[in-house]
Parts: sequence; structure tokens; C-alpha cells
Amino acid sequence: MEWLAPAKINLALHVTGQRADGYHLLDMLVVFACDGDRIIVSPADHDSFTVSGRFAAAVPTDERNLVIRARDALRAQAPGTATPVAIHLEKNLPIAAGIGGGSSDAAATMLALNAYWQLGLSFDTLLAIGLTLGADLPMCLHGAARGTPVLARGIGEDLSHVDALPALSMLLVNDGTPLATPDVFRTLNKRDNPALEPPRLDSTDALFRYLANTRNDLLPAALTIAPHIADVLALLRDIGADHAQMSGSGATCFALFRDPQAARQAAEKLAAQKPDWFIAATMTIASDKR
Ligand SMILES: C[C@](O)(CO)[C@H](O)COP(=O)(O)OP(=O)(O)OC[C@H]1O[C@@H](n2ccc(N)nc2=O)[C@H](O)[C@@H]1O
Ligand SMILES: Nc1ncnc2c1ncn2[C@@H]1O[C@H](COP(=O)(O)OP(=O)(O)OP(=O)(O)O)[C@@H](O)[C@H]1O
Repeated sequence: MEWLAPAKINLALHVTGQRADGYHLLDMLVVFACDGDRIIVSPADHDSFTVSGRFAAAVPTDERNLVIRARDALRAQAPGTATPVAIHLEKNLPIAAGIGGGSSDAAATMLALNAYWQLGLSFDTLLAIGLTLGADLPMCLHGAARGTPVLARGIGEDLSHVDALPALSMLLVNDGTPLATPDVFRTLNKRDNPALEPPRLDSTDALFRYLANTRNDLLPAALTIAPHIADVLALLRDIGADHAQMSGSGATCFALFRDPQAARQAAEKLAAQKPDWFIAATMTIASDKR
């Protein structure tokens, strides 16, 4: 049984407040790529967890890995029926990169094991269990299950559908610097920014006009820790991106292109300039109602 754990991209991320427990209130427009990590679940006589792929060496393989934590959280729902299982993670996405890697892996694991163990847990139950593993889990469960764009509010748990968002040609670019999410939130010095206007998208032009008026409020904090992110964004604009921004807590930046051919050419040009970077040309998944 194989599941895609798609890259999650925060097209916009507005920080609007902070809860008493320290978690931040966010308004996010989130899309999912057609590409990402992969989770493969197979029968076994004892539990195992193996990792392959470009970024395999950088992930823990013990209970610090969100895949193991997701497996154990699901097994706790039905200890009698949850037989031993071999889980393989193909780690294609960079680590601590703002594109949901670990959260998306955990989400795909939960969906795979709910099916494999025939637990029959409702999606709402999976969302509630997921939130105990991380604020990004609910949106990543949606991403691994359906992949359509969402607006996420609260700390990330309040999800609503976004109509009429087309599939987008996107370049994901990461220069290899890991950025720890808690460090970025800790470095924020403004937590009461204006909310995100709900998108009203009736054309590609309307989408780009809308995005030009959105922000990633984590960017100033991320730049304090990793100033070179500004250079990555400048490079993406230089190679012809119609919109460029940082995703999540960084440091991955994304570039949107109206023309898929332009995105592919930009990827080739950038890969020649920066052979060590993670550079992926992908498409995002469109809203259902188009
Ligand atoms: C930045 C985003 O990736 C945007 O999608 C997410 O908000 C982060 O989600 P995540 O990685 O699943 O975050 P968690 O593992 O739940 O939290 C990591 C740390 O980030 C901070 N955190 C996270 C989410 C949130 N809404 N407010 C926060 O302040 C907290 O310090 C927390 O200790
Ligand atoms: N399956 C996993 N893949 C990647 N990192 C993992 C995984 N499980 C646990 N981790 C740990 O989680 C930390 C954050 O990595 P991750 O790639 O999930 O961050 P991120 O891309 O910033 O996520 P987000 O966009 O949800 O904030 C790393 O320190 C890493 O060691």
C-alpha cells in the first residue's frame, strides 16, 4: 500500500495573534504539490521502519520520527487488531524546510494504516489525532487524502475549502539550510498582523493580483536567522517568476509561473547555477470545483 505525502506550500501565511499557550493564530492559504515523499506499508512479522531517498540520511529513524509517532498513535486506537507492519519512507523533500515534510509523512502514514488495519476511523477522528502530533497535521491529512487547496486558520486546525484555484506551475527551491520552526516563531516581533482576505479567484490574473497583496509574516523572522533567503527570493524573481515567496517557516521558497514551459526552463537554468540546491519543478493540485 503506497501513499504520496505531498509537499505542502503556504501560498500566504498571516500571523494574526497568539494563544495563551504560546501557539500562534494563523491565516493561511495552502496548496499541495503533485510530488513529495512516499510512504509504503507492507505486512511483516515485526514492526520495522526504513528510509531511502535523497534526504534519507537527515531523518531520525526512531520514535523522534513523526512516521513512528503516527503509527503508534493509530495503533493505540485498536491495539488488538493492529498487527506488525513494515513502513518505508522515501524521503524526497528537504528536512526542516517549511514544506511540511514530517507532517505530510505522518499524515500519509495515518491514512495508510487506517486502511491497512481496517480501523474505520472517521476523517474527523484522524484530524483530532493528527493535531496531537503537530499543528500542520490537519492540513497535511487533507493534503494526503484529497490534495485540494485549503484555507487554514486557528493554529492550523480550522480548515475550509477554496473554490476555483487552478493548478499552478511551481518551482520549489531550498539551498540546504535547515530552519527549525520553533526558532522562527520565537524570533517573531509582530504577532498582530492584518488577517488574510478570503480569495475570490475568477481568473489567473485575479489570483496573481490577490497573491501580490498577501504576505508570509514569518519571513522577517526567518530572514533574521537566515538572511540569504532574501537572495533566493531575488534569484527567483530574476529568472522570471510571476510570484515568489517563502513557504511556512522556511527556508524553502516557491516561485509561480503563468507558463509551465517557463517554469521548466527556469528550473533547468537554476539547477545549472546551483547544482547542490533542491530545485523541483512541480504542479499544484487544483480546487475540485473548476
Ligand atoms: C509554520 C507552519 O508550517 C505553517 O504551515 C506550521 O504552523 C508549523 O506546524 P508544525 O511544524 O506542525 O508545528 P508544531 O510541531 O505543532 O509546532 C512547532 C512549534 O512551532 C510553534 N508554532 C507552531 C504552530 C503555530 N500555529 N504556532 C506556533 O507558535 C510552536 O513554538 C511549536 O512549539
Ligand atoms: N518524517 C520526517 N521527515 C522530516 N523530518 C522529520 C520527520 N520526522 C521527524 N522529523 C524531524 O522534524 C523536524 C522538522 O522537520 P520537517 O521537515 O517536518 O519540518 P518542516 O518542513 O519545517 O515542517 P513544517 O512545514 O510542517 O513546519 C526535523 O528536525 C526532523 O528531524
